[in-house]
Amino acid sequence: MLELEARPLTPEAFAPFGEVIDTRIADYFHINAGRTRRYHDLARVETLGEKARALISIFVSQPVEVPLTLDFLERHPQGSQAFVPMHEERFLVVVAPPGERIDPESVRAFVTDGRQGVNYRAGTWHAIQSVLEREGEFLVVDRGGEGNNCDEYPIDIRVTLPGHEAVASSDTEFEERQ
Ligand SMILES: NC(=O)N[C@@H](O)C(=O)O
Ligand code: NI
Repeated sequence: MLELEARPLTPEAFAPFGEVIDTRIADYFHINAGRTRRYHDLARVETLGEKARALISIFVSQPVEVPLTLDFLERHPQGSQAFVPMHEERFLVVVAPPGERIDPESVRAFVTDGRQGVNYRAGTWHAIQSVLEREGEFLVVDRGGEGNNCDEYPIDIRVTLPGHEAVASSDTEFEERQ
């Protein structure tokens, strides 16, 4: 079992896996007569293969328990996949670099702060959507089209939060204890 403590997500640490989507670290320009700031081109949408097209979807996810135990990571070889929280939901991000095999030493776990989204570049191994604390609603941009776009890789991983062991109680509220 690979044991990981999630680290706060940063663009630098996430760079091998894709982009962090966050207006606080992005440039913008004004449009609409100055009424709107356009945070432009924050992440690279990849749609590869036959009849490929970009999809916009919304995921409504139930919260995961922490420690989070995983028995696989997945990848989308034909496209990127972005998750943007719609109500400042925090979520766990577990990733490994693209490749045919996963080196356990290369797996990284992060926790977002509610203002961050992520875009997994095509082929990046990742855990499925893992929202914390409450039901989460995410805008998702990924690839539709022909052919397989989801591979799974068996690997056992246990992820904890920094310095806390949080457990789900019966009503899915989380108590954090030292
Ligand atoms: N299967 C699906 O659409 N979602 C996963 O790819 C995920 O990363 O949550
Ligand atoms: Ni995915």
